[in-house]
Order: sequence, then C-alpha cells, then structure tokens
Amino acid sequence: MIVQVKSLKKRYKKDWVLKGIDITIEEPQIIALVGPNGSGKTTLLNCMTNLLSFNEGSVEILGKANTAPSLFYEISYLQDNRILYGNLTAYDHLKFICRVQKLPFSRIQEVAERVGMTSYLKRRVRNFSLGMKQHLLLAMVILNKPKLLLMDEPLNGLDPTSAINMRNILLELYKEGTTIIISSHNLDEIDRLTNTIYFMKDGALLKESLKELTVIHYELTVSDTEKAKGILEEEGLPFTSNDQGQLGFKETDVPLQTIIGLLYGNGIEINHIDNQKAGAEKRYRELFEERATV
Ligand SMILES: Nc1ncnc2c1ncn2[C@@H]1O[C@H](COP(=O)(O)OP(=O)(O)OP(=O)(O)O)[C@@H](O)[C@H]1O
Repeated sequence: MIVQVKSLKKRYKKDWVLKGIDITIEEPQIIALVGPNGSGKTTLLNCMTNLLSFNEGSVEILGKANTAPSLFYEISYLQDNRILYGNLTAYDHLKFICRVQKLPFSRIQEVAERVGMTSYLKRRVRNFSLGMKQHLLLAMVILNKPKLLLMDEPLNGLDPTSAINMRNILLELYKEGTTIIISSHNLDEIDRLTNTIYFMKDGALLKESLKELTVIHYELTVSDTEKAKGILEEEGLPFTSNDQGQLGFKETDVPLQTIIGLLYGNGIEINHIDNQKAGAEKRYRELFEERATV
C-alpha cells in the first residue's frame, strides 16, 4: 500500500477544513488534487506529510504511520518557495539535501542538468525569478528519487517550455515507480499529466477518472432535425437533442462516420459539426460553477 488515508479530519479553531478524507493508493499513479483557493489542498498535503497534526483519522504511507522517521528518505514534498534561503545558492540547497538524505554530491549535477538549471546553480537564490525558484524546488525533491512525491502548485511561474520539461520529468519518475500527488490550478497541464483527479469540495474529495469525461462528444446541425431523429430512433442509435435542434452523440457510442453515412444516405444534409472534448476544466466548472464564474 502506497497511501492509506482514513477519515482524516482537520480543523483550524472551529472551522473544519478537512471533513473526512479517504485516499487509498495501491499502485504507482499520478493524481491531481484540484479545488478552489482555500478548499484545503495544502492542509491535506501538510497533514499527509506530518508537517501539520490532524484532529481525527489516520495516515499511512508505504505501510507505515506518517510519523515514521524512515519516511524522511522515501517521500518528498514540494512546497512553496518561501522555504528557500535567499542568501544561499541553488547548489547550497541541493548540497544540504544530499547531506541530510545521505546522497552523493554527484547527484547534484545530474539533477541540475535534468531540470535545466546548470547555468545558475552557483547563484544566490535571492536574485532568482519565480520560475528559477520552481526549478530549484523541483531539483530538491527529485534528488532522492522518492517513492511518493507530493507537490503543492509546482507549475507556478513556469514558462511553457519549463512546464513541458517538468511534465516530462514527472512522467519519467512515474514510469520508474514514483507515485505523484500534485495540486494545481493549471487544468490544461493536469489534463496532459493524468486522468485521475481528486476534486476538493467542502472539505471532502470527489474522486474522478477523466477517462469517461474525455470522451469526444459531437453535435450536428442538420437540414431536417425531425426526420433525422426518426431515422436515428429507427436504427436504435443513442443521441440527445437540444432546443437549437442540434443532435448530440458520443464518439464511443456511435462513430461520427456512421452517423454521417446514415444521414446523407437518407437525404439529410449536415450543416455543421461541433466537436467537444470535455476535460478537467469542464468538470471543474460543473462542480464549482458559482465560484468559477466570479
Ligand atoms: N494556519 C491556519 N490557521 C487558520 N486557518 C488556516 C490556516 N491555514 C489555512 N487556513 C484556512 O484553511 C482553509 C484551507 O486552506 P488551504 O491553504 O489548505 O487551502 P488551499 O486549497 O491549499 O488553497 P490555495 O489553492 O489558495 O493554495 C482556508 O480557509 C484557510 O484560510
């Protein structure tokens, strides 16, 4: 068992922020943690890594209570860049981690090259841009090749090239057996990284696989909607229709080519085809519509 969180509850004074979180991860995966500002994502990650105590429930990681000292060598947690020291260089940070993690210093160059930060390795962090700090944080958490990697908003401030590089690094780690839990507001990037999303809502998690949500839907505007409906019903093909007379289909139910052939064959013209690929953003809007439109 990689992660087993049971009925985890956490409150700050009277406010319950986590109201009973359950997470079971048995095999390496990449999981995205998504939710509005203040929904409790950081609190959850802090509780899981034992940086924060919780009020009720239990957290086990790699079969041990999350307080077990040996986990220090097996998990990594990318937090925000306030943990960095302005007066130290990137190299100093990485050397410190090598010392406490008992890793050879040769790992530093290896990781710096992988992350793409060799040119400013010896510079003081004080003068780093936001993206450079994110690179350093990434280098710091992958030094020990963790079995579980938790990441709080790792994509902040990354330019597109760096975001792609980070995605590739995470996918490589995952292929090597690392489980990754990543909180992010960048839903496009999440879509590219994983199909498994935990939406954080009202102190609870809604676990969803986007496999179903990423099925392609298409909508057709045709010359004679009523006639088309009759033909589709006769053929027993599943479809929906809306007020504007559009007919909706799921690619998995009926391939588009089949519908086109059938309608044309019956003298119905297709005026417009609209493809819709649902994804993390669409689902987010459905779940948090009020907040998303503010
Ligand atoms: N130390 C604290 N004391 C009191 N309340 C806190 C503390 N830390 C967080 N909170 C509150 O707990 C709630 C959850 O905060 P948290 O930082 O976990 O959310 P988040 O989902 O990570 O937000 P964001 O997306 O903005 O990073 C918020 O209402 C926040 O104000």
